[in-house]
Amino acid sequence: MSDDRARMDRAGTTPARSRQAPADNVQPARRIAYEVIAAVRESDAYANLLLPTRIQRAALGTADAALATELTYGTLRMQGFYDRVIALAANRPVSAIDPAILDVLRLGAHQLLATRVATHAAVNESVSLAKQVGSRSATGFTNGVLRTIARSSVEEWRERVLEGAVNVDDRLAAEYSHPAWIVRAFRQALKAEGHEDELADLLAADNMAAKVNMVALPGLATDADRERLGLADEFSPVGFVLDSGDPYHLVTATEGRVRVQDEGSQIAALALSRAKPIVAGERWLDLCAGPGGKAALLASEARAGGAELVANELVPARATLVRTALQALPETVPVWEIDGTTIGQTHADTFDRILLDAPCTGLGALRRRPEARWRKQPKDVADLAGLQSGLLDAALLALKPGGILAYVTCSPHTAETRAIVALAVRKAGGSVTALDTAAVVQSFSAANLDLPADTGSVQLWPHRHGTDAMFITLLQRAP
Ligand SMILES: C[S@@+](CC[C@H](N)C(=O)[O-])C[C@H]1O[C@@H](n2cnc3c(N)ncnc32)[C@H](O)[C@@H]1O
Repeated sequence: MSDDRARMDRAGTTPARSRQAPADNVQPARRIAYEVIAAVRESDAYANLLLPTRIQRAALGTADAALATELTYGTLRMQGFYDRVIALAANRPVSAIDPAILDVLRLGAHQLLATRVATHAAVNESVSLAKQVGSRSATGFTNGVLRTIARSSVEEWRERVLEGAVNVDDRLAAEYSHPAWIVRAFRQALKAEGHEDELADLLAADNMAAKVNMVALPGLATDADRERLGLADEFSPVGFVLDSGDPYHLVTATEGRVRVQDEGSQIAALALSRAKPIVAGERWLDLCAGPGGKAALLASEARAGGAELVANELVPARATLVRTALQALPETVPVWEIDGTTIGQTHADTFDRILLDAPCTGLGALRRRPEARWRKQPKDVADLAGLQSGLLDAALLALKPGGILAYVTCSPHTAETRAIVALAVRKAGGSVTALDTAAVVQSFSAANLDLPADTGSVQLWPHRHGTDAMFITLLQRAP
């Protein structure tokens, strides 16, 4: 038995006696990455919200900030794969390892298997972290496990991990570090449009950093604003890809006329605003508007065409975010705070266009929310279905005869997309029809989206379009 293995066998399972702050001799980028990863596990923190504040508080320079981001996002995304590696290297299930030490090992495994960080730096700093957050015996255990991992290449570990896979989806789940239920859901969604063979590409795309997309609000952004942005987006006629620089600095400098927004979200909002020419005086509603990204784009489109938008958001704190997002508009856009499922009773036959960007699992935005894949559960899909149906039924009642509704989710799960729409159309009994959403979206897209015809809906994909996996269906109430 090697010394490493002997130390590992003696240690690693004892829970930490105290949880002190990690050692000061750990490089700040690694320390911050560890703290965020631990906060995600311990207190359900959101890495995309917590990390920027930690980076700012520590006043990290650009290079260290980029390293902290890569370490945090990379470790959280690949956690499923690393856990399988750690279990093999430690010769025990990860459930038998002290959770704080497991986080140290995940971060160490990421450095060893996916970055150019030198082995001695990855191991030594991980051991320093372990000394701070674990029991006394944890340092030897951490050292042993990481040295075992470092002895093989990532390809060798992948082979060993995949040997243990029990079926095709489990193999994909292991290799691309997704829960198996999400792999199955993605397979089903791709199959619905004849692209099941793209599953591995989709899973791989989820593990890549998303580009920074910006929208220049039509009718409000100036030529000077646009010149500050990078290249035009491939599909959205109002979108740009930011090559470098701080996007939030640009948002402030342009007083919100330029905003950070995924290209898929831009396409979803434009599908509604550009479904047919705007008639002055039209009334539009964004039923679930928080935090307000699509509301800002819709409001500027409405304004340009002489229509009026009302935004609605149930959660007061998110309604405040909607008001902030709408500050770029010269006129005040009303923001209501009502339960959207009641809109059919309170405002029947009222709106010419409604955006229902429904609360959903967000499985289409896994690139941006690194820990979300581990936090979401199959039960969340079932829990949300009732709300999604209730909101859609109510919104259809709030449409004027002839009015158009866009049902949108940032999830491709068919139980949140096609199934919800099909049920609502069936219940509406001929008074609601699906429009050719693909034709509408293609009509304003700057490039060919290569969408399957005749499905009545549009599913965008990270691996095909470089967008979040947004689902969009346009429905029209009979005149
Ligand atoms: C997917 S998000 C909308 C994103 C938004 N359209 C944007 O682009 O920024 C769904 C929103 O619906 C809100 N919501 C949930 N239940 C609701 C309800 N019953 N009525 C109105 N809004 C609701 C959530 O608080 C959440 O802010």
